[in-house]
This record gives sequence, structure tokens and C-alpha cells, in this order.
Amino acid sequence: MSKLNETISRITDLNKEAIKKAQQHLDILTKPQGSLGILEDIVKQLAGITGNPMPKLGEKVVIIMAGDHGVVEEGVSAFPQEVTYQMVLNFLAGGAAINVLSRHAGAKIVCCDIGIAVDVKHPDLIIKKVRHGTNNMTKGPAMSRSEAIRAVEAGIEVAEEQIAKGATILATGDMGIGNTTPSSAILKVFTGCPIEKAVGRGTGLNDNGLARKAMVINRAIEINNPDPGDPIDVLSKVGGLEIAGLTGVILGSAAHKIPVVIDGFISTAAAMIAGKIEPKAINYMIASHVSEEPGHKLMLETLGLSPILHMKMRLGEGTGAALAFHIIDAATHVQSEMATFESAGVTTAPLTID
Ligand SMILES: Cc1cc2ncn([C@H]3O[C@H](COP(=O)(O)O)[C@@H](O)[C@H]3O)c2cc1C
Ligand SMILES: O=C(O)c1cccnc1
Repeated sequence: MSKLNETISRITDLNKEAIKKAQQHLDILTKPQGSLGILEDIVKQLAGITGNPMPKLGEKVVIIMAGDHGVVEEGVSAFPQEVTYQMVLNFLAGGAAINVLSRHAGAKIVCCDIGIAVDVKHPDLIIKKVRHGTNNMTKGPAMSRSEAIRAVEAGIEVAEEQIAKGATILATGDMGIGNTTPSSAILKVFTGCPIEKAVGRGTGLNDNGLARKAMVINRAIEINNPDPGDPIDVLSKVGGLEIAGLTGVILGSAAHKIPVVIDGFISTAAAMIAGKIEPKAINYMIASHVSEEPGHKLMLETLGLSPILHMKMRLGEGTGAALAFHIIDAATHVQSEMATFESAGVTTAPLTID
């Protein structure tokens, strides 16, 4: 069996017994039932994922997948392609937003070159390069089917390497100038929404740039005719290498019963591909935030995920996911540290008011 098929076959439903036990414990804590809202939802989801009704976060790791996009030659980004590798060097030097937010959340970062256009040399960079950037998807498929599968499998490998080193919760991050374009294309192909709902300004396009980007996405979909019933077809024709890698990270996480915190627009495009490949993988996803990129809300709704944070962020890199670690951590502390009605001597019976 291929690595991808073997991984998919290991993804199961959540542990219902652990969810029930987590709920029972939440209900004896000194608070009205359900009053901690999303914190309680997070505890139950973590219990279902890990099988532990009193879940703990342990070691948090943000996996950043970096790749380039041939479609940038159509003028779809406000920034030039070389910013991809320059930002990767910034991650490795510790100076990017994701470094600051990860340090603050007590999370480790790993960065993987899955398809940067140039070769970057650094001892801490994980190299899983499938190819030097994708093809321009307005002229044909972004990559071949076998390259897409290789990139997904590379993402599974990176997740497994981190899990083997002790990671107990993963988060997704992306770097790739132009990558909001394939992300919008994926959204449009899966939902059939009008292009205006799928497209956004990314790093800061002006009105002309936004109109051009919408035309480019439409042309790429028309020329490639991706099949929405075949997620690997969509990924290879109008996707990207880092999106494929993140799809693998998500599937690998789910296969190992490890929660995976989904960042913004690009990460959620990968989550859509993963959810189409194996719908059970969605149970293992925690949506960190809703991005300012207009299509992100529709992506999350399509997956049935509700975001923890509304921060007006639109950066990617894993920044929303790193911030959400604080809330997820807080949820686990509530479950393990709050007093029960019995231990604190607080009356449980609600007044009957007629
Ligand atoms: C300095 C800089 C740092 C970034 N960090 C993440 N992105 C984000 O912006 C890019 C996507 O937007 P678009 O499709 O418009 O190119 C991705 O690299 C994403 O990770 C950045 C972009 C820039 C310019
Ligand atoms: O939401 C995101 O992840 C995003 C939005 C715009 C540009 N880069 C990333």
C-alpha cells in the first residue's frame, strides 16, 4: 500500500467514550453547565482525539511548508517571488512574526522546503523538495499527479518525524509568494462559489490587481478543468506544493491521533483537500482563526469548523495557529485544575423558579 493510502486507512472516528467522560467531568466543575463555551468544546475534541478525558497539550510544533508558484508571472501577488526564500531565512534566523508568536506560546517551529524555486542551504531547514516551484497553472497543470502525491507524502513524513520526536499537537504554517491564488482556486472548484467570493487581495493587491487575479483563477480553472470529486486532481492542477505538504501534515496528524491546529486561508485550502481525501480527518482539525482574506469564512463553513479567534489577521506562516495555542492550552487547564462542586462545597441543585 502507498504511504498515502496507508495513512488514510489509519484515520478513525473520535473516541466517543472519552468525549462522554470529558463532558461528565466538565459538568461537575464549579460553573453552570456549558458556561465555558468554546473552551469546553476544545476539551471534548481533544479528549475524542487523544482518548484522554483530561487532555494535556504537551509539545507544540508549528510546521511551515514553503513552496513557489509559477502563476506569479501573471502578476497575482503584490510581492516578488524571491520573498519566499528570504522569509524562510528569516524564519530560520528567528525574526518573523511566527517566530515571535511561537516563542510566546512555547511552541517549536520547523520549516520545510517542499518546492522553493531556488535551493536554500541551512542546517535547520528540512529538505523535501519535490520540484523547484509549480508550473504556471494558467497554461496547464501546476504539477503532475505523481508530484502532488509525493508532496502530500512528504508532508506526512514531516509530521511523523515531529511526532516521533515528541510533538503532541501540530499546527500548520505556509510560506509561498502567490499562494493565495491556488487557495482561492481550490475554494472555487470545491464550492462552485462565484469568483468574487473566493478571491482576495492577499499581500495587498490594488483594485486592478484583484481583477487580474480573479481572471487568472478563472482561466486556470477553465484550462485545467479540475474534477471536484477527485481532490488529488484539484491539488495537482490548481494547487501548490506547500498546500500539498500541509495536506500531508494534516492527514499524518489525524492518522496518529494528534490534534492539528489549522492556520489561515492557505492552510484551510489544504484542510479542504485533506477533508475531501478523508472526511474523518476533519475531526482532528482545530480552526485557529478566521482570516481577513474574504474566502476564508466560506472555507471554514464548508468544512463545518468554527474559528476560535477573530483577529483581523491575514499573514499566514502559522501565526493564527500559534496564537490559538494559548486558548487551547487554557481549555486543558480548566479541565484539570478547576474544583468540582463537591470538592469546593458549592451547591449544585439549581433553584426551581416557576
Ligand atoms: C514579507 C512577507 C511575509 C509573509 N509571510 C507570510 N506571507 C503570506 O503572503 C503570501 C501570500 O500572499 P500572495 O498570494 O498575495 O502572495 C504567502 O507567502 C503567505 O505565507 C507573507 C508575505 C510577505 C510579503
Ligand atoms: O489567511 C492567510 O493565511 C493569508 C492571507 C493573506 C496572505 N497570506 C496569508
